[in-house]
Amino acid sequence: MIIDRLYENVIKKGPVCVGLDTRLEYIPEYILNSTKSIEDKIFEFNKSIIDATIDVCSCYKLQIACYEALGIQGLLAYSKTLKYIKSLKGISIADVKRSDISSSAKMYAKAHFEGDFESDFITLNPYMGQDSITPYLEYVKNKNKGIFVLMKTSNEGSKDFQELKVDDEKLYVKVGEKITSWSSEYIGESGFSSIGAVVGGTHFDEMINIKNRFDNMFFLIPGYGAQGGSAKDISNLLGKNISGVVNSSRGIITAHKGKEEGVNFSEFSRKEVINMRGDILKWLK
Ligand SMILES: O=c1ccn([C@@H]2O[C@H](COP(=O)(O)O)[C@@H](O)[C@H]2O)c(=O)[nH]1
Repeated sequence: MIIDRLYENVIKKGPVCVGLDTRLEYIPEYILNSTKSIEDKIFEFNKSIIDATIDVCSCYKLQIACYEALGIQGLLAYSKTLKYIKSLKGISIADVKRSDISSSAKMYAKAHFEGDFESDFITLNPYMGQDSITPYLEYVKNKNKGIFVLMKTSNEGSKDFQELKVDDEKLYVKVGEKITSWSSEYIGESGFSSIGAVVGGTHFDEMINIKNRFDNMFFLIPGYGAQGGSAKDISNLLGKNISGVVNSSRGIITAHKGKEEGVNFSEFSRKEVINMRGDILKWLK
């Protein structure tokens, strides 16, 4: 199962998930000022970061908004990057946060689990309920794919709805219970399911609460670095079983900014990943 491959990477290479939230302003001058197309500039930037980090991270998360914002060329670079990660036997998470009625969800599933935009995992918004999730489960069951469902997001406004009380429980706990019920059929040898949850690394109390309630759940944890999430706090959610991957995007892919803008720029990303991994692992001992 895909979750077993991901967990194997976590154990062998560490829990860092490199966020490829690529924007033109992050790309070094020597690439940006070349005569290449936008597609090739973005891909060259991503490829350099992937080559420099593949042996020290567990997976890559691509924020689709960054590529959509650049139009067709951005999406071509998105596709090329996903295919490149696959060619290296790396693991990709497409952060697409989809949610729709089941007939449209079926098309989203096909779009992101097959063809030009095929990825290993995608993120889903559970707000529309069970039938909006079901179409993706066929791919989890038959095509070795995985999903991360938004449970408690990293942003300040996540409290507006996710912390509302329902039957004396916060809504995100109810979502967690649903995720647990969906995930039970897809548990791999690692003991984790290919259906996991997105939990922001920015809310200390909620991370403790979630770990206490859902110890066997596997988490995609954004919020480290640029959003202020600390390794110490996040270690409570990972726990002794290291049940998750920790994403950092801007913190890793802009590590070269203000420093060396030359061909070795991605070495700064590599250093950042290694430092981040050490920072996290020291709290798990
Ligand atoms: O709760 C969430 C869910 C997703 N994200 C995404 O993760 C990255 C974070 O980027 P940084 O630069 O490390 O802040 C980005 O793609 C978000 O859309 C999140 O931050 N929080």
